[in-house]
Amino acid sequence: MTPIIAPSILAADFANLQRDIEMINGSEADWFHVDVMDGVFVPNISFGFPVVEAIRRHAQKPLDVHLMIVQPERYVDEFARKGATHITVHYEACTHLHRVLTQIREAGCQAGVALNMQTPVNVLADLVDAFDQVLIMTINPGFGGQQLLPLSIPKVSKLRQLLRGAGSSALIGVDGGMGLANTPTLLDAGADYVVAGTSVFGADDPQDAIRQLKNRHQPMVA
Ligand SMILES: O=C(CO)[C@H](O)[C@H](O)COP(=O)(O)O
Repeated sequence: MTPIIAPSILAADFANLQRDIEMINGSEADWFHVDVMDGVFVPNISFGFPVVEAIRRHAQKPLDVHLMIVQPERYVDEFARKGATHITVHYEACTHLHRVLTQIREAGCQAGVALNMQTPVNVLADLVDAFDQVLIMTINPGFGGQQLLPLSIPKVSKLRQLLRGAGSSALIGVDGGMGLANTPTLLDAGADYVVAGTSVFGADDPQDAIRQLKNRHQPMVA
């Protein structure tokens, strides 16, 4: 299967943001991935509504907003109004996850849930009808440019089994340290979409990096 590629805007050059957005518009990327960090849930602060709104004005593809913030229910509706098409919240940040996922859908967006490294996939077993995508963090979130943690790979396979067993068509994403070398492994494990920051924006030719990620996968022979 050809993966969905979602370049992470966190790694863009913010002095030339419009140029980088146009680069993604003209590439084989499928979504824009936007990381919102509050300095509490993760040890970093990225950006908020004005930047998301500015990206939306120029982006010609779906806007996948990843909220690495506490109490995301306070901000979901406003991110939807700013133009998010997909909103992902962290399992670890939600006291009432089902309620927040319902809120995201009621705001007209695809509902996503992200799992940090320490969170087993089976916490989602009773909620499979409530989300459209699951983002497996393949690093400890907060910063781009980290190395993928190999312990995250079997989590993707386990989640694929769980979703298949439940008859769910929710997408599985992977985020952190993703590049040409490890993308086939994660796709074989069951990932549908790949969030990539450094390997795209740090490349000499970002559009070519996206094209290679998109077309890298050789399906395993059964
Ligand atoms: O969620 C994130 C950080 O918490 C970023 O999306 C992720 O790190 C992507 O950047 P890179 O590809 O450079 O690892």
